[in-house]
Amino acid sequence: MKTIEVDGIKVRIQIWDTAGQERYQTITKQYYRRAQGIFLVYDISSERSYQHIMKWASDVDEYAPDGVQKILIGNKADEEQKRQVGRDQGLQLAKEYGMDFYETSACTNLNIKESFTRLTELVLQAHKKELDGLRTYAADELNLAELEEEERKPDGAENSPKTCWC
Ligand SMILES: Nc1nc2c(ncn2[C@@H]2O[C@H](COP(=O)(O)OP(=O)(O)OP(=O)(O)O)[C@@H](O)[C@H]2O)c(=O)[nH]1
Repeated sequence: MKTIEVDGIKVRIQIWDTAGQERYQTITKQYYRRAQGIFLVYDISSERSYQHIMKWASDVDEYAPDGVQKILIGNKADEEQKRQVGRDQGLQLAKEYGMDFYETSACTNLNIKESFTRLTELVLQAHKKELDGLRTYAADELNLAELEEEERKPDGAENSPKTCWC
C-alpha cells in the first residue's frame, strides 16, 4: 500500500509485483482480474525482456478487465553501457499499444514517482464518470438529509438557539 497525491487528491494504491517466471504464470494471471492499472516492464539491457512484452500485453488483454490502464516501462535506465533496447524502440512499441512510455531506474529513482503518478491519474480519469456520479449522489443525499432536518424543525426553530427539539 502506498499513498500518493494526484491533483491534490490523496490516493491509496495497492501495488502487486507479479513474478516474471513462466512457472508462476497461473498465479500471476489471477492478479490481472482486479487490476485497474498495469505497468508492462522490460529491462533496457535485455532485448529478450523487450520481446516478451508482446506476450505480457496479450495476457493482459485476455485476463485484465476492460478499461484497465497500461503504461510501458523500460527499466534499468541507469545501465546505459549494457543497453540493448533503444529508447526509440520503447516509444515505438508504446505507440503501437497506445500506451504512455517511461524509461525508469529503480536504482536512481528516475521516473519512478512520475510513472506511478501518471498511472494513478489515468486510473482516476477512467473512473471519473463513476466518481462524478458518486459525488452527485452524495450531494443529493446530503441535500435531502438537510431538507428533512429543516422539515422536522418547528417554525422559527432555526433562528432560536435555545429551542429544544426533543
Ligand atoms: N541496475 C539496475 N538494477 C535493477 C533495477 N531494477 C531492478 N534491478 C535489479 O534487477 C534484479 C531483478 O530485480 P527484481 O525486482 O527481482 O526483478 P523482477 O522483474 O521482479 O523479477 P521476477 O522475480 O522475475 O519478477 C535485482 O538484482 C535488482 O537489484 C534498476 O533500475 N537498475
